[in-house]
Amino acid sequence: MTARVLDGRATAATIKAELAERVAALSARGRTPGLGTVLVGEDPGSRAYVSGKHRDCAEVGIASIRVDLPATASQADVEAAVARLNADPACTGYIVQLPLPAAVDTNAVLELIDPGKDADGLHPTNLGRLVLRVKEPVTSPLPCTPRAVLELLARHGIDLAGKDVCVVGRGTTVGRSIGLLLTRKDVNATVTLTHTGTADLAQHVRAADVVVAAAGQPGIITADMVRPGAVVLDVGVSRVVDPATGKATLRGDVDPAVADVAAWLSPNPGGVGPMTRAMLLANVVDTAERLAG
Ligand SMILES: Nc1nc(=O)c2c([nH]1)NC[C@@H]1CN(c3ccc(C(=O)N[C@@H](CCC(=O)O)C(=O)O)cc3)C=[N+]21
Repeated sequence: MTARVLDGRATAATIKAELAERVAALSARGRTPGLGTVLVGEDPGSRAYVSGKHRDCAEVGIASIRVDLPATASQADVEAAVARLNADPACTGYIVQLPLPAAVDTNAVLELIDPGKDADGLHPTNLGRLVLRVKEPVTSPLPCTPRAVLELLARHGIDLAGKDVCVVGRGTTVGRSIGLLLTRKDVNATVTLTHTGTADLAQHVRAADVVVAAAGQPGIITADMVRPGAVVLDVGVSRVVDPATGKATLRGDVDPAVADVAAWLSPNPGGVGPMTRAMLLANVVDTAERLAG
């Protein structure tokens, strides 16, 4: 068997075209959305992601505001950047690129983001509303990568109702929150959350109809662990530097041989990554529309 491709690039392009129309309508009313980014330090992966987000904005007509701080930035410097974006009327939503340098208290920074401008859906208020299933008076932005996974499956006609989903990894941006989305009544999946303390990872993965690999461990999901016909989403991404050439390549959590076993596989790159960026734009446009009334 060779798995069908969950094509994140093509799907993200479709979504961006839809968003461009909504942005044009907002701009015609003088309400152009603006996405801000705060990037601290020189990590090449983070720089590449942030640059990609600004390219996406230009493509769909969203204004963008880029704040780059040196790796030596203090807690106060990062907090000041957040305060400026909170106060800037041109910025309707923004993100603080993670991870922050170890010297910066990440949770303290996330708490200071105006929950109404939290394009990542990572503010405690918004994560709390996700737990509480608050829909009124505001629907909180959903975390981008979990939303990306659901949207990628939905747009390929894959229904999750009654399915067993194994999530691998308990990180902030994916593993910890995706189960809240997957177990909503309108999705109705059953979720197992596995992590580095799981006794027998292979056993849980093998039992799953759908595997969401978000561990950040290159190749951790191998073909022998996957049930034939399963749907596999390769979410984790690592930069692996070849010691011989010094060249960096992106490696996903899923071993390429899984394509011989799975029914559907999201490639990495080209799968959930571009969808995450599209969902960030969607969060910004949703918020701008709500503000515009
Ligand atoms: N506050 C915050 N929000 C995030 O959403 C966030 C974050 N911090 N920190 C890091 C992770 C990682 N992440 C990716 C986004 C897009 C691609 C992406 O578009 N990747 C392309 C390849 C890009 C390339 O070639 O460099 C692809 O998969 O095809 C990947 C990874 C968002 N994250």
